[in-house]
Amino acid sequence: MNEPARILIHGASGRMGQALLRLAAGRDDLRVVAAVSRSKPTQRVIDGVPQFAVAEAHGVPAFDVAVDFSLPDGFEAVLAMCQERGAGLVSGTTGLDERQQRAIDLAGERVPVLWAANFSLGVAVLGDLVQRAAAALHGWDCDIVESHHVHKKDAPSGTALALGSRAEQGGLRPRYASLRAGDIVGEHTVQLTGPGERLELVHRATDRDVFARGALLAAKRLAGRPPGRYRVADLFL
Ligand SMILES: NC(=O)C1=CN([C@@H]2O[C@H](COP(=O)(O)OP(=O)(O)OC[C@H]3O[C@@H](n4cnc5c(N)ncnc54)[C@H](OP(=O)(O)O)[C@@H]3O)[C@@H](O)[C@H]2O)C=CC1
Ligand SMILES: O=C(O)C1=N[C@H](C(=O)O)C[C@H](O)C1
Repeated sequence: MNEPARILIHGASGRMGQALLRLAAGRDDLRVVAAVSRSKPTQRVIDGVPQFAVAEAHGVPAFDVAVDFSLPDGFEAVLAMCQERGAGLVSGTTGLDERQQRAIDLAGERVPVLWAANFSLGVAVLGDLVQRAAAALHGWDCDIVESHHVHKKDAPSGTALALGSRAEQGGLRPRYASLRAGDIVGEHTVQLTGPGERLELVHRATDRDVFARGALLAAKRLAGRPPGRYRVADLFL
């Protein structure tokens, strides 16, 4: 697609939403046409971007891809809107339940959808390393420790669960521990413990822009694709 992809940001007033709006403003290949939050906006237009409350979202202009970083109770509405509008969805909202994950599978029959628990390149690579290590370390203990800022609502984090699923694919059963402290952006340690030795695989995000940049790149690459449920690896690696 040579024209800038038209983007809707869902969860625009949040930590991730604000990072997405700031970074999208610096890109020529994307144009943010709407910013949607749960609460009624105090200003109708900010930096040229029209603002909407969820209740007013039927009035948003045409868009190619919605980028959603909100909360699970807002997820179904944005998924439905994308299907009604024939638009794609990039979502990083964590804490979704199995029914919501199945809804993503169904939506993928109609529109292009990418949901990922983590949009950093390092975590995409870490997933492969965890699966490989788990497959080689038969019978070892596998513990996943994640640390995040005090405002985070879900635990274990989506990334911890995704890394755990990779460990299970490698043959180990993971246990989880969660810490909430200060303003930690996001840290994940996969600890593999055997008799007399221990292997630790660690990822630390120090700036949430890394997630926002990944999600915007995914939105650009998803725009104009055929329906389907895409993974980060399909678009990044
Ligand atoms: N996949 C990844 O790489 C990453 C995922 N995340 C995930 O992204 C999500 C957002 O994180 P963060 O920005 O820190 O959270 P915030 O709490 O800062 O922001 C949440 C945003 O969602 C909006 N919102 C809340 N409920 C609803 C609803 N029912 N309908 C529509 N909008 C709603 C809020 O609007 P209002 O302010 O009006 O309430 C706000 O704009 C979380 O699930 C987090 O785990 C975070 C970082 C990276
Ligand atoms: O809420 C966050 O902040 C983050 N959430 C994601 C998760 O649940 O894994 C990704 C990242 O760690 C930051």
